[in-house]
Amino acid sequence: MVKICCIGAGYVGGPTMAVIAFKCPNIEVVVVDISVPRIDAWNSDHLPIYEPGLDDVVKKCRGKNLFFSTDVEKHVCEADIVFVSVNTPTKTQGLGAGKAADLTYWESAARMIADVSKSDKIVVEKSTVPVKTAEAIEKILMHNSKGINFQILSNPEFLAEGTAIEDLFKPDRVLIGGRETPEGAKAVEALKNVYAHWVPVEQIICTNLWSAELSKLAANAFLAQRISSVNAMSALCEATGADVTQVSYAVGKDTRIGPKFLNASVGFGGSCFQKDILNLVYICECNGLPEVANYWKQVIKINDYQKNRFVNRVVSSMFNTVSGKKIAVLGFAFKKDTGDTRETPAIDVCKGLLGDKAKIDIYDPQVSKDQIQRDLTMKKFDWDHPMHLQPSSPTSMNKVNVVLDAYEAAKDAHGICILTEWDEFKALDYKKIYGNMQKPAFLFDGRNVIDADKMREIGFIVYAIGKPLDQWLKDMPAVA
Ligand SMILES: NC(=O)C1=CN([C@@H]2O[C@H](COP(=O)(O)OP(=O)(O)OC[C@H]3O[C@@H](n4cnc5c(N)ncnc54)[C@H](O)[C@@H]3O)[C@@H](O)[C@H]2O)C=CC1
Ligand SMILES: O=C(O)[C@H]1O[C@H](OP(=O)(O)OP(=O)(O)OC[C@H]2O[C@@H](n3ccc(=O)[nH]c3=O)[C@H](O)[C@@H]2O)[C@H](O)[C@@H](O)[C@@H]1O
Repeated sequence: MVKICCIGAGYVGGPTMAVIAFKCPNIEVVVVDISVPRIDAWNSDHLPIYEPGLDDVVKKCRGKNLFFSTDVEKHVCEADIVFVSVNTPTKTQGLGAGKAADLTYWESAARMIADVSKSDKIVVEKSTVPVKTAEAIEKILMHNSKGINFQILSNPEFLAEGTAIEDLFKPDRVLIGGRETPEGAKAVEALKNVYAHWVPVEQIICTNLWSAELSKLAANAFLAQRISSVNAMSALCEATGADVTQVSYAVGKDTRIGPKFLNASVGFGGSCFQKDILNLVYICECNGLPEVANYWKQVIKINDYQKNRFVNRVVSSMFNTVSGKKIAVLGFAFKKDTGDTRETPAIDVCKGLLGDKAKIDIYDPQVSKDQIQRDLTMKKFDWDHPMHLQPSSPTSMNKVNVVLDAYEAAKDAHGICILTEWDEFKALDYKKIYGNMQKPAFLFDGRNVIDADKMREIGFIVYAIGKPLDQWLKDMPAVA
């Protein structure tokens, strides 16, 4: 029986390995992590991450050919294929701070693999890493190998949170990069055979190592660039009376452009887009390509602009101050169907509103109060000025309430900000909500989930991203 071990039981390691175990009953899969609470949760009825369909897949294989363990060394030692799916955040200190990927976790995993291995292994980069990381990993493994043969493969993951299981079951493609040597080709074939259990072989792309590593950064940069492009257009739509939904639709109908990933929003979030683009920017700078670096930097700058623009719109619409006013924040996760809040635009929007002394009541169906408090008190790293940390003042947390439903959040509020596109926000009784709010009652839709005209009929003053402005908003222009 082939044995797979995955180091890192996070958003990628957990679901990816669960699907491999589910689709390959002849393979034993062990997911290991240094975090005891995380592994305990994977072994419990309350998995550490919320992902539609995940519970089902885990329940079907856990204890059969899928295991979660903290005994990292034992399972690495026994494995034929070791996936490394540890976190690769942006460095916050030292060389490249604010841009470069922090490979500390990766390096320590590689050193541990070299230390404990007693047989040949294929080591798979699952984490998103800078191009050429495999070369560094190879050096670590080879210098400590005691005669053991390691083959490094790059097999980046393209799943999106909230649809992870769907994406893993039916990936657009699987990408495997390896050394162009007979041993490298053999390792690529071995990994290809794993995926071939359920992915059509023509969708398994095999490349050299550097192309695979760079393709992952490029894919995320292209995706984020589409969002920044449509968000940039949303500002122009508001200035001109065009409707961004109509523009996206018309543009996306061109088959060369396509309709996906053109939804204007309050800004993109998530643990990867910003980090991976910053990483790309750093790599470009290190390779003497400042023009290319600046090009990609703009994607993040527009994202920051969009979040600021939203806050400014809220404040300016409400007579240029939200001081002492209650604002209901509906949605805190970075997108629907996940409880993940990493880099969620809600953090910046809430901090912006608190900066103007608002009182905010937050409701999200999947994010806990503790998590929201951690996020809002965490110092924010300013990637553009790496020496600056922007703390949230301790007093402003007194002005934050985390509540259990949208109605409670909106009661007596002056305004509502929709920051995550949860389906339930489309189905709320807005008449009832309006009845319980201060007047004039404002509705700021950062995700374009509500029917603005219907809301106006109820009596709300409505702002929706990239939509024609009503007279009120035209009279109170926001300064971005
Ligand atoms: N979150 C996502 O949707 C996607 C993430 N990625 C990439 O996958 C990688 C992992 O991301 P996530 O799963 O979101 O991170 P995560 O933070 O959820 O999980 C990483 C796990 O690795 C563990 N870990 C760190 N060092 C370890 C070590 N030496 N030994 C054992 N365990 C160790 C941590 O305790 C943590 O549980 C990142 O490089 C990310 O860029 C790629 C595609 C999608
Ligand atoms: O490397 C990663 O981590 C992953 O990053 C993204 O996945 P994810 O961040 O989970 O979620 P997305 O669906 O891409 O959404 C990211 C952000 O963009 C926003 N978004 C997305 C699409 C859109 O049209 N408009 C928009 O504002 C979302 O609301 C969210 O805040 C990519 O979609 C995955 O392919 C990739 O594997």
